[in-house]
Amino acid sequence: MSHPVHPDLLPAGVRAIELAPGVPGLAFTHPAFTATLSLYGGQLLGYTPHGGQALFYLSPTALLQPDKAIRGGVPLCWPWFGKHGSDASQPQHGVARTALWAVNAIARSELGFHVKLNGPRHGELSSSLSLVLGEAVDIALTTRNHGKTVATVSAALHSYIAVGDIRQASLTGLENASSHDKLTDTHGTLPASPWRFHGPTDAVVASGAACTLHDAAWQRTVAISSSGSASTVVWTPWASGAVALADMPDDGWQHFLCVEAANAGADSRQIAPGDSHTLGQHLHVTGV
Ligand SMILES: O=P(O)(O)OC[C@H]1O[C@H](O)[C@H](O)[C@@H](O)[C@@H]1O
Repeated sequence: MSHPVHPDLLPAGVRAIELAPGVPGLAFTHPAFTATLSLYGGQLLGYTPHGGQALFYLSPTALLQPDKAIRGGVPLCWPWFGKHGSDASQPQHGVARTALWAVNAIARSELGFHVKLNGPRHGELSSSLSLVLGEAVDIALTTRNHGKTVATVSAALHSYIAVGDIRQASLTGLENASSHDKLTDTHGTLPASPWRFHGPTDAVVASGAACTLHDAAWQRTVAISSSGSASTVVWTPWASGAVALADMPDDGWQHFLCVEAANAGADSRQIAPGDSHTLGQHLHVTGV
């Protein structure tokens, strides 16, 4: 297939690439970082600060093929998060992960690269994505309601944040928040201390507070903040969950924690006719 973006339209430092047959992407090269974006899924797959470790985990056995979601980077869950509310035949996490997104604009400024993509429509809803790749990564997913009735949308920016070893990592910023444990379907309160991980975790935390992932193995921290969000999903499949995932090596769970800016559960959003809602995540890697 020919690449959907003509090379003449790309600013310096951006290349049109084919990640796999039928999976077009863009590669970014900047003095401060390199990055890769898949147009399939509108999914940022990689961002690596110069001289540092990758910000995102991408499974070495991820499937890059039509109808499969790519395991890693920042999958976009839209216009529903998790299972569809009423139709079990609909795909988990919506339709955006398996749609081909179109490039609307790409520019370069002193901040870095600015990319705008248009995603799928679902009923009367449209999706678009704005990415800023610079010293930090900014991702913003906008839903617009073109219909005549109020629409309910849930969504997540499902970031797989890479860590040297999840057993030596901790997350701060969500202390004392209310949380729904999806594994046991129970509601509770997170501890007052830094969150350390000892087993499979799948929590919808009722907080959009900024948090920090401390990674002792790689001696770095990742600062994570969100906008348009009052819920954060924290997920690790751990060893027991990873073996059940066909598109991840059995030890893949050690190398990431998903910290997802979300509109999930009670934080689903009602979007009035003609209105839009933007869900954003900002990620910044620093030393310890
Ligand atoms: O395997 P996927 O469809 O990509 O979902 C991976 C995970 O995504 C989220 O974090 C959900 O809260 C989990 O319940 C789910 O297992």
